[in-house]
Amino acid sequence: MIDTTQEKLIDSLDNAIEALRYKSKNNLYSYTEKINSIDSVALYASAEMYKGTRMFWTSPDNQLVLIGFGSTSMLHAEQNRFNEIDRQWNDLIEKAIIDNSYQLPGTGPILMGGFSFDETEESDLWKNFQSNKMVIPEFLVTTYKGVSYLTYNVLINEESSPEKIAHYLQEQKAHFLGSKNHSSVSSNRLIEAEDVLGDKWKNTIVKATKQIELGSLDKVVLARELKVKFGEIISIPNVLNNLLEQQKNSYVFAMESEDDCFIGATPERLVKVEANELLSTCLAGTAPRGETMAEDEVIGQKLLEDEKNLQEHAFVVDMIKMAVEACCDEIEVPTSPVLLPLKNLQHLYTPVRATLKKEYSLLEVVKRLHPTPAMGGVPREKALQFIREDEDLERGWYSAPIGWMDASGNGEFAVAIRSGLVKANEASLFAGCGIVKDSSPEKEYQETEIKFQPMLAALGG
Ligand SMILES: C=C(O[C@H]1C=CC=C(C(=O)O)[C@@H]1O)C(=O)O
Ligand SMILES: [Mg+2]
Repeated sequence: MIDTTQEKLIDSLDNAIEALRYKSKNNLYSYTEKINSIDSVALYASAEMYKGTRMFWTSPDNQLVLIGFGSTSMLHAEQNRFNEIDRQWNDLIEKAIIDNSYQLPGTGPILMGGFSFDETEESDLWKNFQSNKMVIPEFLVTTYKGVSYLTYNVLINEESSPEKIAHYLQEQKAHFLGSKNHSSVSSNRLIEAEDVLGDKWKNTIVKATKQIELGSLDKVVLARELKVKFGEIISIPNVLNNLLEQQKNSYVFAMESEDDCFIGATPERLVKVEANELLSTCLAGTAPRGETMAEDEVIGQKLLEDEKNLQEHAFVVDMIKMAVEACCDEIEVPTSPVLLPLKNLQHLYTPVRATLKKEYSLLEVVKRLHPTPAMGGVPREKALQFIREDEDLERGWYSAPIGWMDASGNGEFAVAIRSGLVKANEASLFAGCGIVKDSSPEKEYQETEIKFQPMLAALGG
């Protein structure tokens, strides 16, 4: 029997296919409907048959949850990646037929995905996460301010059959919305943790501080890897549940590609655009949390006054301010940082607000901002060169932009730190530190130890 939602979908498809007579082949068709509220991680688990394409995203305020799966189109650029993806997306959207009566952020056709830290890096570890991968999910479940919506994205042409497409989409929907498959096995058993080249990393810090002293570099962010192995295949829904529970004030994300999953909980926004409002974040400078409230306050106060951390932070503020000034009006940047407390550590934090000029897109801003000195360094090219030559690490998508954008130019990218690449029962975790003149190798090492904690705890290690 054909129910009313299916009838509506068939009608909408009928109109879309009719409109194609005058358009080119294989156009994107997108249809959005309201659905009952869902448990986002349970839905992610239910979409098991789409393993390898699933994507998960929540903003720190939990106002927006995006779960995408299936891949209707994958945009990829060989070079000039941010502008090229923008161009391909605009082309696609210009011809697309969009039936979305809600017009809320994160509904309708969207692109989800990310970029690698360094476009020129070649990596075997990251073979499934190349320089750029932005996907239009076939199914997108958006929960915006507690209300859920389902968007179907399909390619259609003049010969498409509305009945067949509608039938297929609704069948899939019944599958993933109806399924009770919510995996909640007990936590994973950590059986091995290998600090990859830890001592060498400390020597690299000495080398960096020497270069800084000589004046050829001001700041460079250096990262290291911790390889962990578990007794069983790591359950991504379990890790998501743990991250959501344990890491408040963070973007929780997961991107699957083939057999691998890049997952994490990052506190760092790169840029958000909604209408013409732009928000960015300067986050750099770190201290642990205290055991008691009193101790926590003392540590926080010390961080706010610590010369070395303030310097680390100031490089980021100066650069982001300059990048934003080039494409925005009405820029607001407070003159001194405040504390951003997280479960395992606290950061120096300066929010940035501005009005984005009409001629600039979200990805154009991403291009200008990435990598900020919270991930790369100052001067940018010199720092990148140091990282390429001395870091001994395949960064892949770690410390790079990850996020989403919609057809109206809205969207958000975070910086993918506090993250790990999961492969079956193993994971590579990454953590880095801003190295400045007064950095001590031992202290920076301790800082990375704390930065590994969120992912270790979420994995069950
Ligand atoms: C590069 C990382 O953190 C950056 C973000 C905030 C604070 C940082 C710091 O204090 O060193 C780092 O610049 C990481 O967590 O892997
Ligand atoms: Mg630091």
